[in-house]
Amino acid sequence: MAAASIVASSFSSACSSLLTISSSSSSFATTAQSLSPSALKFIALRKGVLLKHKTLLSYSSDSRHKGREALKHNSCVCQAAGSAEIYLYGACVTSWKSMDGKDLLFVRPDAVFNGIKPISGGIPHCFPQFGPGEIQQHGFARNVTWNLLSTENQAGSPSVTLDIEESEYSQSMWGHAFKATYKVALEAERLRTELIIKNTDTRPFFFTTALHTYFSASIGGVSVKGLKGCRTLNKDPDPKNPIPGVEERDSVTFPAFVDCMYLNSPEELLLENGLGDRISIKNKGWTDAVLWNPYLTMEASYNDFVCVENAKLDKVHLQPGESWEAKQVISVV
Ligand SMILES: O=P(O)(O)OC[C@H]1O[C@@H](O)[C@H](O)[C@@H](O)[C@@H]1O
Repeated sequence: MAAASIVASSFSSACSSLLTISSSSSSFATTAQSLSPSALKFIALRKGVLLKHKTLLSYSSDSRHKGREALKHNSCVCQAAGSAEIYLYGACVTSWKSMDGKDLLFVRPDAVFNGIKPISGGIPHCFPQFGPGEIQQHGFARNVTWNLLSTENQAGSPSVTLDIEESEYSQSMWGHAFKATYKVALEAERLRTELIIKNTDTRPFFFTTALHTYFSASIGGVSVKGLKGCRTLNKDPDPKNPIPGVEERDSVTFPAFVDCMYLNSPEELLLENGLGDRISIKNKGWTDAVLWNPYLTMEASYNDFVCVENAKLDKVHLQPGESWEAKQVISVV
């Protein structure tokens, strides 16, 4: 789409860019904003038409989330029926608000939005490696800038599609040619994501991956249902040597530190976030799950979030030209 390519080229050199998608019964808007130390560029699309493109000459960097508030302050998006924010940096969805304006995702207070480290919150990617291993913890996809490929408005559901390919940086730690394509769609009370990994190399490769979703929560009231009977690998106390087990509880709660992988988890988990919301987390292709709450190791924020992560913990092997694909739909039920 023409407008999307204008967005992409306008922001290719930016250090941190934000897309906001929102839907309402009568209108649709996608905005892309970009922050650099001296200029904030801003584009708004409504029903696919380019509305605004302007450069503001200053921004305030003294907010807690360094740059995030300044970006939001300059967006003009209808939030009547939910909204979502996606940063090109890490293709990280940092906010998903339901109809009543409540943010169901959580960004940690120590998160920074300056491209120096992954955004700690929302839905960061772990690719091409989940957790510790041969390359950096959780891989590199969460700390590279993705390209904006296209925007759409199908039946009132705004969406953006981002992609990354190998780069000098990625090949310095993982020597493979690949393409990752990530679509984020906002529907009424639902956020849908689709991730496709394609082997564009001449040799096979393998990877592990996850969507490391941070949900807003009041941890004392949190429970996750659907995991009973799953084989577990408990990363507590040593993430490099997880202890095997089986989940016996109908409902997993978080009275202390939790860092546990669940193998062959079901296609739907139910999260009660302790704030009065019941959230369904459905997936296709994400065969595993991870629960994480750092408890007192993150004293300032552990009470306010829980990570319920759809993951692919068994190595996915792809021959040249082959693709792997997985979907996640989170909704308030
Ligand atoms: O601090 P990071 O790299 O974002 O990782 C946070 C946590 O992510 C979870 O997915 C892992 O299971 C934990 O072991 C890890 O501590």
